[in-house]
Amino acid sequence: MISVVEALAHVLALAGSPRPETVSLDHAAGRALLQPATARLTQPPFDSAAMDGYALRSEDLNGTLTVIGEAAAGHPWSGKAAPGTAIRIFTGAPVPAGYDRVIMQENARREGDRLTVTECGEATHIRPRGGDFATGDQLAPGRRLNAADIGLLAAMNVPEVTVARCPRVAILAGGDELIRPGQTPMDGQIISSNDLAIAAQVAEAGGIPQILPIARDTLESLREGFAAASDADLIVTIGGASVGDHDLIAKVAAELGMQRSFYKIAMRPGKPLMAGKIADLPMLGLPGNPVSAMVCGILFMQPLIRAMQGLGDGITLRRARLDRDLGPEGPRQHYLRAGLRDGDDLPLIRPFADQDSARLSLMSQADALLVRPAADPARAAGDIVTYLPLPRQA
Ligand SMILES: Nc1nc2c(c(=O)[nH]1)N[C@H]1C(S)=C(S)[C@@H](COP(=O)(O)OP(=O)(O)OC[C@H]3O[C@@H](n4cnc5c(N)ncnc54)[C@H](O)[C@@H]3O)O[C@H]1N2
Ligand code: MOO
Repeated sequence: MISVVEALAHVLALAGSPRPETVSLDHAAGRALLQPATARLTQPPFDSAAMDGYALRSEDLNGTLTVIGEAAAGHPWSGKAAPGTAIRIFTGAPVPAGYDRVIMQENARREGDRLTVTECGEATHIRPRGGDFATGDQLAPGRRLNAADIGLLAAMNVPEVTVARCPRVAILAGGDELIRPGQTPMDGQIISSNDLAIAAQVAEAGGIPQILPIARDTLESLREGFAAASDADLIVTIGGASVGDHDLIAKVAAELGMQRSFYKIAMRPGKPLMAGKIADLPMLGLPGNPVSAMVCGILFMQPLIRAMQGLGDGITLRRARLDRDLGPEGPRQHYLRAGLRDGDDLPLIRPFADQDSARLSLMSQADALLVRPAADPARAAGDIVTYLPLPRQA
């Protein structure tokens, strides 16, 4: 069995080059920027007032000044600065040439055209031209555009961007026991939850999920499932990955000419993971146990979907202190579902007592996956460990 690190390298190698597409900014949130976006102007385009008040010359601060004009956003004052004068100015207006500070109106007294400064601090209340960005500045690719990025691009006068096309991910759950949510289970049946959970992970990573009809435990049904995925960019199967008589995924994939990258990894949960390519179509075979499928989704499928968009793997390990003692670890790298709470220097992490890979309720409660290397010795409360944060809505 190969290690998690080796397996991830194999999985990422399945990603082809991201495919570009141009979208307008109002459709670009969450998309992966593929080409640098270049500012087409300088911001602010002029020295700009940061407060409502009066523009004046610092050397005139102590005298009585004459207000000789007005500047507002969109309405510059284009006269000439003269000693002893001030300009009524509003936030966002260009500061007229020759004036080097803006006094807030709360800090000045005005009577008719006469103005006296009552209080003056260090700040000039002027935003210098180009203080935010300059023509030619670039937003680098390799990131998913967030709300601030969209605002920045708009301010840069970039109306559209080149992003990666969203990978289409076909999801094939299989098992004779599975029915859809909302149906009434007969004897021995359960609801298919994995395909929906994995579809949610696909969307989270920027892909477009396509849930295929549930395959039955027959070669014919699985072949039909694979055929239905022919126009996808990635096929993810769930279940049927292990060694039981009804675990047919490897068999069908081989029959279809799968070039296997690996099958089985030294990881818990998720040992029976398989990956490879069928012709040009990358394939991931996730194990059927619901938590195993989700953990493999986080560690392998989401990084692959990100790589298909030119993004990094998105896996950021963090440090925490153990909130309880732990016995020695077994021969596989272990991802334990755990809760997090605030600690003095680092967060405190408490792995749940029950790590059954079928318990979705615990996966849903978990804040983090505590990562324990294979053969990690016993650990005591207070030891520093690493973890992978899980996405939470709250
Ligand atoms: N003799 C061995 N048995 C098992 C081994 C092993 O090494 N030797 N590995 C175990 C491990 S680890 C895992 S993980 C499971 C994975 O097996 P499969 O990928 O073949 O999964 P299935 O047998 O199809 O299903 C396992 C379990 O999950 C439920 N399931 C499957 N699909 C769904 C779905 N879409 N929604 C909800 N639940 C699903 C299924 O009913 C089973 O209960 O194998 C162990 N066995
Ligand atoms: O690895 Mo299985 O995925 O332990 O439940």
